[in-house]
Amino acid sequence: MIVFPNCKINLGLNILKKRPDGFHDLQTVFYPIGLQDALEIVQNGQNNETNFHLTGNSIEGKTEDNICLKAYYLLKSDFPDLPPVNFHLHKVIPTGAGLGGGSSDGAFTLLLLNKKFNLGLTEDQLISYALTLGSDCPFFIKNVPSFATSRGEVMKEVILDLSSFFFVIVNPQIHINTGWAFSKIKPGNQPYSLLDVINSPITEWKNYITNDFEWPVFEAFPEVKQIKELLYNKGAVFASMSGSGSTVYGIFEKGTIPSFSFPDHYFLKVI
Ligand SMILES: C[C@@](CO)(OP(=O)(O)O)[C@H](O)COP(=O)(O)OP(=O)(O)OC[C@H]1O[C@@H](n2ccc(N)nc2=O)[C@H](O)[C@@H]1O
Ligand SMILES: Nc1ncnc2c1ncn2[C@@H]1O[C@H](COP(=O)(O)OP(=O)(O)O)[C@@H](O)[C@H]1O
Repeated sequence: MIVFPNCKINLGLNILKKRPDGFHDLQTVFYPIGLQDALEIVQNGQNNETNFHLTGNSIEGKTEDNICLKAYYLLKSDFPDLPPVNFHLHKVIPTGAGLGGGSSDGAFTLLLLNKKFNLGLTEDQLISYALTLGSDCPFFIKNVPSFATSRGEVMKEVILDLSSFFFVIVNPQIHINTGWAFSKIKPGNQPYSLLDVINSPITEWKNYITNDFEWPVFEAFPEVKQIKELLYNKGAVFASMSGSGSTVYGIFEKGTIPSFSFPDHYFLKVI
C-alpha cells in the first residue's frame, strides 16, 4: 500500500504562552500543500524484521529514530499482533524546514497501518497517537485547512479555498531546529484573532497576519528575510515564513507568476 504524505504551511503563527509541560500554546492556521513524499508499507512475509529503506533526500539522524518507525512501534505497543513490515520512504519535502514533512510521514504511517491491518482506530484515537509523535502530527490526520490552538492538536476546520492562487515555496537549505526557535520567543497575547483575520480578504492579510518565528530566524539568517522581501517585490499578495522556518512561501494571483533566479542550492517549488 502506498500513500503520498503532503506538507503544510502556517498561515500566521503566534506563540501565546509557555506551559508547565515545557511546550507552548499557540494559534495558527494549517493549510495543506500538495508537495509530497511517497511512503510504501508492505507486510514482510520473509522474516520477523521490520525494515526501513530511504530514497530521495537524506534525513539526518539514525534510521531507528525515523518518525515512520516510531509510529509503527507506537501502534505495535498497543497492537502486539501487528505484523513486521518493510517501509520504503521516498523523501522529497525539505526537512527541518517548517513544512511538517516528518510529521506528515508519521501521521500517514498511523493512517496507513490502521487501514491496512484493520486496527479500527477512530480519527480521535489517531489524533491522540499522532500528538505523542509531535505537535504538528495531529493536523495531518484530517489534513484540511484548520485553525489550531493548544500545541496544534485542538483544531477547527476553516473554509478556505486558495485554489485560484499559486504558491511559491522557497527553502534556502538552512536547517532550523524547532526547539531552538521556540527558545528565542517571548510569548504574548496577540491583538487580533487569527480566525477572524483569515476570513478577511487575502489582500488584507499582510497588514495583520504574523509569524512570531520570523524575528529570531531573520536575525540569525538574514537571507531568509531577503526571500520574503523578494516574494513581495515580485508581486505576492501574501508572503511569510512557514512554521519555525526556514521555508518562505509567497501566494500569487494566477497568471502573475514571475521568474525567479535563486541560488542553485535553493529548493524552489511553484504549486
Ligand atoms: C513550529 C511548528 C508550527 O506548526 O512547526 P514546524 O516549524 O516544526 O514545522 C510546530 O509547532 C512544531 O511542531 P513539531 O515540529 O511537531 O514539534 P515537536 O516535535 O512537538 O517539538 C519540538 C520542540 O519544539 C518545542 N515546542 C514544540 C511545539 C510547541 N507547541 N511548543 C514547543 O515548545 C519544544 O521545545 C519541543 O521539544
Ligand atoms: N520521515 C522523516 N522526515 C523528515 N524528518 C524526519 C523524519 N523522521 C524523523 N525526522 C527528524 O525530524 C526533524 C524535523 O522534521 P521536519 O518535519 O522535516 O521539520 P519541521 O518540523 O521543521 O517541519 C528532522 O530534522 C529529522 O531529524
